[in-house]
Parts: sequence; structure tokens; C-alpha cells
Amino acid sequence: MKELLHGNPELLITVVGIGGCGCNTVNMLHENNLSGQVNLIAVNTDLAALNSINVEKKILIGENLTNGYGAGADPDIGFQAAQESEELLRNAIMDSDIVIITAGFGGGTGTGASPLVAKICRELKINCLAIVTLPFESEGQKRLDYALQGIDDIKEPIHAYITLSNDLLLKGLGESVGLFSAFNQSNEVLKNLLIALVQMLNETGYVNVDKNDFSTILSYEGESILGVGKANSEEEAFDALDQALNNPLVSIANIDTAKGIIFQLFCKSEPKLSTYNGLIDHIRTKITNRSVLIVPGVTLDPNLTSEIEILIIGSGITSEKTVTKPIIDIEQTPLMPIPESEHSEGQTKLHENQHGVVANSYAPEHDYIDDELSFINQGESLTDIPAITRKLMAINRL
Ligand SMILES: Nc1nc2c(ncn2[C@@H]2O[C@H](COP(=O)(O)OP(=O)(O)OP(=O)(O)O)[C@@H](O)[C@H]2O)c(=O)[nH]1
Repeated sequence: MKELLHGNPELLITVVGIGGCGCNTVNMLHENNLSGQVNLIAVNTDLAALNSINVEKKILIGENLTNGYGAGADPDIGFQAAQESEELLRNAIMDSDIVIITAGFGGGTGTGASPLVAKICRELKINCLAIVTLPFESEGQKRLDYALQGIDDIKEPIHAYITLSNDLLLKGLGESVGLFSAFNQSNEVLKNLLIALVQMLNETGYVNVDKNDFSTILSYEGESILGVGKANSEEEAFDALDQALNNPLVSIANIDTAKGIIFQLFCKSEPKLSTYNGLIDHIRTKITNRSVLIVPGVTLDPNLTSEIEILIIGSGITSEKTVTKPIIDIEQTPLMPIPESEHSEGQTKLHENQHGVVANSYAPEHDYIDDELSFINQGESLTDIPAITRKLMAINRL
């Protein structure tokens, strides 16, 4: 996705990253030069994690409650921390036209504080979309339960929320993928979705999707999905559409029952009318709901890295979610490295053992984190390491 050079001065989009994962995501947006286009805010109970990122606007919540040491994987603490700092949060977002909340659900801060930020948006009558990740199955039932409760809580104040399943991504990447790689891939998808979204809202297209279209689509009750696809020629535009519709992180919900769809086409050069119409017809064939509202947009951009890029947002989806039961419960069986000989393609696999630990009280028998570190050091810098893993590393070194 191209770097954004010109924002829409009449539209203030704020992306609020909450908790470790959320702060990671806004930091990635900052590193992709989005700071000039959107208002990026990092919110956390964990002072050290906030200090490790480069986003300019940072809000430490619940300083009295947690002394800046995090929410201890407890969403109640995350919620109370947000309550303590409600005024700070309100002031930070009050001038926004659109707020996008991003967080990893399953821990304390993101899960607990995000619903309160969503509630503030509703009170301020700001359009709000939440994009949250569900934990890996291996993180255990408790984290998944917290995450699902968090989704219920955020659904109350706002209609539009998108759940991205870390596990579905993992399935797409194959079982042998390393922990850091999986998180980084997930963050990459999240970042691309957010960049495409901001680009669509910020830039005036030939066929324009504006804030009001966006509000209408977000107002439909039910789950939302968001996908992006790319192609190198106009002939392959339908492949790009299929990529957008079949993104591994969004297929948790089924677009079939969507009540509203934004279809945004970014092109390097003028597309054929037949391509444009054909793509919209193709979307219609995927939707059983005959009264679906499809809002199309087209933006010409000679600086695109691909010939064609497509963004799809579907909302008002009522189909059943496919959240499955965890296969390993981390509280019973923490993750351990398997022997070097069993690694595939240089990546560390995770294994179960019999000791009971959770992320915030990690006490591994073997130093699997060092194994992971040595893997990551081959190709990635420490700043690429997701917050949750840095936390595990810090705890491991205490
Ligand atoms: N995709 C992705 N998921 C992450 C990342 N970091 C954490 N997660 C997921 O998000 C969940 C919550 O982790 P954090 O965001 O670190 O937790 P938190 O909200 O800061 O909560 P506390 O640490 O308890 O205060 C985890 O259970 C993971 O499933 C990340 O960098 N990328």
C-alpha cells in the first residue's frame, strides 16, 4: 500500500491503540508515516511498554491503580484504569470525526479499556469502529473467554466491530510458523487494513466514499469484516477481489449476510467500466441479502505499488462465528520449544509441557524465549517483537 501524502483536512480520523497489541499496531502505522494523516494515540496501563514505542501521543491510564505496571491480564483492572483516566481519554478523542479502536483482546488493558473508549465515542456522537484480535487457541480458554466478553461489552456502545482471529491467520501460515512471525504477520495484515481504510476516507476519489457513507455502513448492527486484495494487472482484478473477500483474518464472519458493503477500488490508471461493473456484480453474487447496500468508490493513484488494490468492508453480518475450542490450555500446559532437530525452515515450533503458567506470570523451565529470540535475530530487530513477547522476555529475565 502506498504511503499517504495528503490527508483530508476536513476529516479527523483518530486511531487509538489500546494495550500492548494495540500500541504495537499504532506504532507500525507511525513507522509507515501515517502520523501526518491520522491522529495516532497509544493507550496503555504499562508505562515501560508505552516508553518503548515512538507514537507521539501516549496516554498512561490508571496510574494510581496500577502504578504503570500493566493490568495483570485482568480486564476488570483495564476497565477501572480507563475509568480513572476517562477525562484524559475523552479530551484526546473529542475533536475526531471517526475513531478506530485497535486492540488485542484476551489480556487486561485492551479488553477492559476498549469498551469504555467506545462508550465515550458514543457519548460524543463520534463514528467508531473497533478492530480487535482474538487470542491464539494455545493461549487458553480463559483468554478466549475474556476476549469474547470484551466483544460483548464493546458491542453495546457501538455497532461496528471487526474481529481478526490470530488462529485463522496461523492456519493460513502453516503450523510450523514461529510465534513472533505469526504475531508480526497478523500485525502486518492489521496495518494494511488500517492504511487502506484511512486512504479511502482521506482521499477524494472519482467515485467517493465519504464519512456519511462510512457512518451508514457502520450503523448496521452485527459483525463487520474488512479485507484487502492486490493485483498486478486489470485482468487480475477479480483475483484481488477474491483475496479481499477471503482474507484469512476476516473469514471468521461470513460476508453472505452483510447488510452493507463498501467496495473501494484503487487503480494506477483508469479502469474499464466493464471491470468496475463486473467487480460489483461479483460482490452481489456473494450476498444472499437482496437488500444489501453496496457503496462503491474508485480512486486513481499513479503511485500505487500494484496496478489494482481493493478494499472491502462488510457490516451488519449476523452469521454464526466459528470460534473453536483451544487445543492446548496454556494455564495447564505452557508453550515450550521442541528440539532443534524438529524445527522446520529455521522457525521455532511451540510445544506443550506439564507446568502451569499464564502470560503474566511466566516461569518457563527452559528458556524458550531465548530460542525465539535467536530465531528473530536472524531477520528482525527487537522493535519488531510484539509487546506481549517482550513482556514475556522481561518476566523471564527477572
Ligand atoms: N496480532 C497480534 N496479537 C497480539 C500482539 N500482542 C498481543 N497480541 C494478542 O493480544 C492479546 C492481548 O495481549 P496484550 O495486548 O499484550 O494485552 P494487554 O491488553 O496489554 O493486557 P495486559 O498486558 O494484561 O495489561 C494476547 O492474548 C494476544 O492474543 C501482537 O503484537 N500482534
